[in-house]
Amino acid sequence: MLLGIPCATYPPPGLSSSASSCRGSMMEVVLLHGLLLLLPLAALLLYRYNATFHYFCKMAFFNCWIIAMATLLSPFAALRGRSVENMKLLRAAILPLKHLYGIKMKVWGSEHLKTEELYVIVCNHQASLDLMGMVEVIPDRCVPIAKKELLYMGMVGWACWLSGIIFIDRYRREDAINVISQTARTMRRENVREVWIFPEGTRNQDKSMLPFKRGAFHLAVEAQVPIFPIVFSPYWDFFSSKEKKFTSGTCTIQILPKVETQGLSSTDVPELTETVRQAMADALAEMSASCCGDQSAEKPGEGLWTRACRDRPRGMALTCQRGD
Ligand SMILES: CCCCCCCCCCCCCC(=O)SCCNC(=O)CCNC(=O)[C@H](O)C(C)(C)COP(=O)(O)OP(=O)(O)OC[C@H]1O[C@@H](n2cnc3c(N)ncnc32)[C@H](O)[C@@H]1OP(=O)(O)O
Ligand SMILES: CCCCCCCC/C=C\CCCCCCCC(=O)OC[C@@H](O)COP(=O)(O)O
Repeated sequence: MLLGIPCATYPPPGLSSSASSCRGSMMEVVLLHGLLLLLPLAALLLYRYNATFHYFCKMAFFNCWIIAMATLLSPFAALRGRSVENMKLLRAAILPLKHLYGIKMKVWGSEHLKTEELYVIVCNHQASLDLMGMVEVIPDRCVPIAKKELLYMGMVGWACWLSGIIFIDRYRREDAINVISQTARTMRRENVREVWIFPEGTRNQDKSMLPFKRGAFHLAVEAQVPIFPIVFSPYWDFFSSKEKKFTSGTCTIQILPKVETQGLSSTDVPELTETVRQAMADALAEMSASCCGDQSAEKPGEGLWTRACRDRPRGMALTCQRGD
C-alpha cells in the first residue's frame, strides 16, 4: 500500500514496475509513519522529563498566545481606535494564562486601589510573566509605560499601541523625559487615570531590586498624584529564566498603601525614589521569607511600613494606613 494505493495497482498498468521498488517505497512509508509517531512521543517524553525543554515549550506557548491574541483582538480594537478602553481586551486575553500554567495569584491590599484619585503605580519587574500578575490588579483606566522596542513587535506592538500604552526610548533620555512630562500634563485632561511603570527599567530576577529609575517619581510629582507601590513575590519557586525552570506555583501580589506627593517638587524626587524603593524592598524581603523561605533577601523587613514611615523625608506626606 502506498499512500492508500495498493502496490498491485501502483504504478498504473502499462508503466514498468518492479517488486523491489514497491518494497522500497513501502519501507519509506513505514519509516515516515514511524518517525511521525515517534517525534510527538519523544517530544512528550522530553516535555515530561527534561526541565529545559519544558521551560522552552512553556515560554514558546506564552509568546505564541500573546501573538495569537494580539492578532485576533487588534482588528476589534482598531474599530475603536487608540483608546485605553482596549486595555480591557488585552486584559481578558491574558487572564486565562494563569489557569493554563497552574499559577495561583493571591492579591493583598486591593482595597488601596479603589479610589477616585489619579495615581502612578510602580511595580517590581521580574519577567514577561509579570503580565499575568499585572492583569490581576491593573485598574480599568490604567496604561503601562513600556520600552519602545515592543512597538516593533508586529501585531503585539499594534495591540499595545491601540490600547494606549505609552512608549519610551530608554536610550534617548531627553525623549523619554519629554514623553513622561507630557503624560504628567495630559493625565488629568485625558481619559487615562493611572499610569503603571516598572521603575527598575528592565527585567530582574535577583533577590534584591535594581536601583530605581526616576521617571515614575518625576511623573507623580509633576502631576501631584500619589504613588501606589505594588510588589510581586519572587517567582523562584516556579520560574527562573537562568535555571530554565517553569513549573506551577503561587504568586502573591502586595499592593502597598499610597505615598503622597502633594507639595513635593523635583528636588524631592531622589529621596522619594529611595523611600518608595525601600518600602518595596522591605515588602519583597518579607514575602521572600514567607512565600519562598528565603532569609537572605535585601535587608529583611523590620515591619512593612515601619522604615518607610520612620525615614520619610521632611515634608513628605507618606500615608501609612497599615497598623504595623
Ligand atoms: C494580547 C497582547 C498583549 C500584549 C501585552 C503587552 C503589555 C505590555 C506591558 C508593558 C510592560 C513593559 C515593561 C517595560 O517595557 S519596562 C521598560 C520601560 N520602563 C522604564 O524604562 C522605566 C521608566 N524609565 C525611567 O523612568 C527613566 O528614568 C528614564 C527612561 C526616563 C531615564 O532613564 P535613565 O537611565 O537616563 O536614568 P535615571 O532615571 O537615573 O535618570 C537620569 C536623570 O534624569 C532625571 N529624570 C528622569 N526622568 C525625568 C523626568 N521625567 N523629568 C525630569 N527629570 C527626569 C533623573 O532625575 C536623573 O537626574 P538626576 O536626578 O540624577 O539629576
Ligand atoms: C514583525 C516583527 C515580529 C516580531 C515578533 C516578536 C514576537 C514577540 C513575542 C511575544 C511578545 C511577548 C511580549 C510580552 C511583553 C512583556 C513585557 C516585557 O516583559 O517587556 C520586557 C521589558 O519590560 C524589559 O525589557 P528588557 O528586560 O530590558 O529586555
